[in-house]
Amino acid sequence: MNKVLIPTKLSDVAANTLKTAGYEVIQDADTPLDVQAASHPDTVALIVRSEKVTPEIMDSLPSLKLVIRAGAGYDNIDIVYARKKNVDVMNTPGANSNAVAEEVMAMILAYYRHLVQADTTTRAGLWEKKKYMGSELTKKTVGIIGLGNIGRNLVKRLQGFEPTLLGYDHFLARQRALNIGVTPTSIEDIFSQCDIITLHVPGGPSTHHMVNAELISRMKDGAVLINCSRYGVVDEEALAAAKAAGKTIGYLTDVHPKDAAGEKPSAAVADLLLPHLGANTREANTKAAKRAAEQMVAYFSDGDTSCVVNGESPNGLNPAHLQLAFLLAALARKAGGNKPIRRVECTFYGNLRVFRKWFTAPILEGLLPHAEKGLMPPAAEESLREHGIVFKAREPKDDKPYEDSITLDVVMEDEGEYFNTSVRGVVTEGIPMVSRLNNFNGLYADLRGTTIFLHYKDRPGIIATIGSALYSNGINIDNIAAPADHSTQEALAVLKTNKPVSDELLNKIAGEIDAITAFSLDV
Ligand SMILES: NC(=O)c1ccc[n+]([C@@H]2O[C@H](COP(=O)([O-])OP(=O)(O)OC[C@H]3O[C@@H](n4cnc5c(N)ncnc54)[C@H](O)[C@@H]3O)[C@@H](O)[C@H]2O)c1
Ligand SMILES: O=C(O)CC[C@@H](O)C(=O)O
Repeated sequence: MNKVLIPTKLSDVAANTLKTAGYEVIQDADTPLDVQAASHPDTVALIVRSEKVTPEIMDSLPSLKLVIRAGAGYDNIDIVYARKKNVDVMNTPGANSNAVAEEVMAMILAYYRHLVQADTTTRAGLWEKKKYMGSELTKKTVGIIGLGNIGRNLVKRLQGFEPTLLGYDHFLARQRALNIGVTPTSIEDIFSQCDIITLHVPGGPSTHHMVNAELISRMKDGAVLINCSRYGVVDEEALAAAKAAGKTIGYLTDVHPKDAAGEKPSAAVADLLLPHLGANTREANTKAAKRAAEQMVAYFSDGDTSCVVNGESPNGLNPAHLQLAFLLAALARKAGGNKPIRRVECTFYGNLRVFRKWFTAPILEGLLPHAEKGLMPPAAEESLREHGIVFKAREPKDDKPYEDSITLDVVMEDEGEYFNTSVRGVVTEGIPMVSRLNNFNGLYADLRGTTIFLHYKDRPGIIATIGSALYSNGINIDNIAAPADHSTQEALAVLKTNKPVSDELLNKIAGEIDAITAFSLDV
């Protein structure tokens, strides 16, 4: 029987789920992990929160196969050493993102309205109404650094306050940020322009002192910096120096070098100091516990490695195929005019068939840019269902001699009528390529970046007209394909450009060539 240690305060839904699935579970939040490890050397898996999983802990557990961080950040686990020991490490992406987003809202409002101090002084019998003149969050400019699960959730929570939202995330495509209502902006401009700047990047060497003296010097007087990410992301000495030199900026923080009682290094510089409360809601704790247990069962029973953070990708699955699924879904959505999606049917050919459930999340993200990202397959399916979309993975037909490739059929609704958009793609030389859009075959287009699509009645001279319109607007064509469908005498021009094409220019070109449809894809 697989033995699992849960050396942390975590909803008992994790232990109960695992016990029902036949695991032996030891849950003890009071005994240090090294002591528990020494008592249970036959442990095969751990579920932790902020407890440190060091090389020594892993060495003391020779049967250890899996460590799950019930939460987002896994900088408390030595993932490089874990890989060397062939131990997989997972987190539970998105499980606590709403809790942190709500915490940020609470921190901003508490700080702007002096709630903590006002409560203390009013209880003490004082009446300091004049002193506690506040500020309003409404219509402020907010900069979000890190637009992952928390950053994107925060965007939704802030929206009612009519903000100007600026964002910086080195992995998020420009168009995807725009789609969620955030203007992609350099980190320098965010620090110069924002009233509120909030950090949602992981901790660790790549973000250590990301907020340095130079960025702090750019902050406007009266601006607020919020750190609910990790201690170390902000150079607090530089911040203290700037404040001492007379800069009036607020600093609200939830994070510390160690989660424990005792003196806090940020106490002098912080205007609001919390004991790592971000994920500390019943809802988030239960969700993270449930996810951790489900992920563990799926790992040991089905070999599901989709949430592993210290491996390359699910064993045997080329990440370019996941990107292909995302691109095909995004293309189908745009080709169908962003109409409400009612049904998606997919076929995964060749070796992709065994990985089919892993494509649900990228398909969800391509179809619905606002959906939560990085979901586990069952959660991604549930999300599609919640959005009213029927999702079906078809068995590939043996008579179709396709190699590893994906077909998506997306049914959308337009004024009570249903229509289908069908797309197909393959990975060639490591690059995801769309090979077919509806009845236009032989595209083999690399859609990463900006691509425009113009569907028209086939006749000579059209490509020249499109090329010359782009040229006169300073836009270069990086690649082009223009397959014709002789049965309908229609053609589809697919042009990859070196920069985005404005709607205005695209509509102008569409008018000039009398296009049947025209759209651009920016991913
Ligand atoms: N205070 C708390 O209780 C609490 C709770 C949950 C998470 N966190 C912290 O918040 C972090 C973010 O959580 P999440 O769930 O949003 O994670 P996530 O992985 O969904 O998002 C992180 C985002 O940061 C971006 N990013 C990474 N490095 C970057 C860099 N150098 N520059 C710009 N962008 C960068 C990534 O592209 C990603 O989009 C966690 O890693 C954790 O450290 C804190
Ligand atoms: O478990 C917690 O309470 C904190 C979790 C949080 O920092 C995370 O990274 O998920």
